[in-house]
Amino acid sequence: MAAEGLAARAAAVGLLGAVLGEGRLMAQVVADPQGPLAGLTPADRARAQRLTLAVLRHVEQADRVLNPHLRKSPPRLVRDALRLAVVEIAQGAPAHGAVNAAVEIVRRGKRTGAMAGLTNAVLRKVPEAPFAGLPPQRLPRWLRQPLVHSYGRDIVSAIEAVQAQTPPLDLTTRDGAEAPDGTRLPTGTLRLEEKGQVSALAGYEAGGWWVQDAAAALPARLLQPQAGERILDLCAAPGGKTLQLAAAGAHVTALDLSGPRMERLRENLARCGLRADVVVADALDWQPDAPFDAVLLDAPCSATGTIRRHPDLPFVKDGSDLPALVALQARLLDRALGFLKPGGRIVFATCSLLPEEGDGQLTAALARHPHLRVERPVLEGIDAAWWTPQGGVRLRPDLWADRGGMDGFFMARLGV
Ligand SMILES: C[S@@+](CC[C@H](N)C(=O)[O-])C[C@H]1O[C@@H](n2cnc3c(N)ncnc32)[C@H](O)[C@@H]1O
Repeated sequence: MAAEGLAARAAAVGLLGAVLGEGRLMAQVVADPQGPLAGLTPADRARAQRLTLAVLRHVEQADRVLNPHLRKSPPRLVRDALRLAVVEIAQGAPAHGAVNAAVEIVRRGKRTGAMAGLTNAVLRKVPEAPFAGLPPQRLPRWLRQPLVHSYGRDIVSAIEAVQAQTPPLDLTTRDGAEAPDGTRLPTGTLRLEEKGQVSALAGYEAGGWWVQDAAAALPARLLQPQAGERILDLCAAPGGKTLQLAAAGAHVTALDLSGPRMERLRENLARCGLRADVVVADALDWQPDAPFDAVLLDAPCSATGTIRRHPDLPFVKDGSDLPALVALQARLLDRALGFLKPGGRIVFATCSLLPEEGDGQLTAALARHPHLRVERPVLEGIDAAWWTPQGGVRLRPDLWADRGGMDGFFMARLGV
């Protein structure tokens, strides 16, 4: 077996240990200079991450295949090496390569060397299509229950089915920009099935497009930014929505609490040849010099709408931070209203599937501020069924499932 393949697979097992064993978010582990990806080539880093994401989308099925062949639960590294091999086999990889790699990883592991034989024996029993007939991986209980309550069992199952798939790559493009070949979705997003390295795609250097999920592109469209308007992007980093507002010709102030994430926003602006006033500050303390025509508040949230891109989340989060997030969202919204000119507008958005971070926030805001009007502009490509009775837009991963789905999002536009 090629040493390269082994390095990426061993790193994937390391990433799985950090996420599933230590409860760390994958983005943190990937960025850790001492982490499992240290010293790998860029290609191996990418491969290790792809493999890890694939396993995280199928942990439940892999365990259902493996458990009948295990008399007692093996050490974590052995379990994760077995899971990786099963998922690779399910995805059509040659079984001998996947099995040999798992055996080698276990042989080299601290205190697991003696289990190499067991690893080989178990994996030899795995059928060619190991997941045939198994349902998609379920969301954890703390999340599944409220979603079933909000959307019903069938929709939650459909969400889980989309989350089991590798999502497509979505790009927001500027008019007339050089861009790779893809399918144009009704909302304007360019969708690519074959990805490869983003920086190698046509037009990357020219900066006429940026990576942004189809759903994530809609809050800025709902705001309908106009050239010359003063617009505040209140939780801006890493800047996908700032780029949209700036590309529309608005004078954008992009604010975020996180210095490192704002560095990425600056890099994104530079690559795309766009500009914005960049402010690193806490929105709850900051005071602008003058009011704005419009505010985009893409608030910090549970991110439960992004599980198809971040399948580590259900293994790391338990919903305990939800009350604090809901309270912060309301405080940010109230603060943002005070930054608007009379007659101004705000879009409140969260990449969450949970009602308390969506329609619930809208209901509460309307109760706190009876003068607010919910605005419902006509937007091309937005399905009438996506509007909630209150006038928000509810997006779920199972929408456009036959085209690869979309992230879950809630957004509402309010006028003062
Ligand atoms: C959902 S993300 C924003 C994504 C961004 N709008 C985009 O499209 O790329 C939420 C952001 O809120 C920021 N944030 C959290 N609390 C904040 C606060 N009190 N003031 C300012 N920004 C805050 C986080 O640093 C994070 O970058």
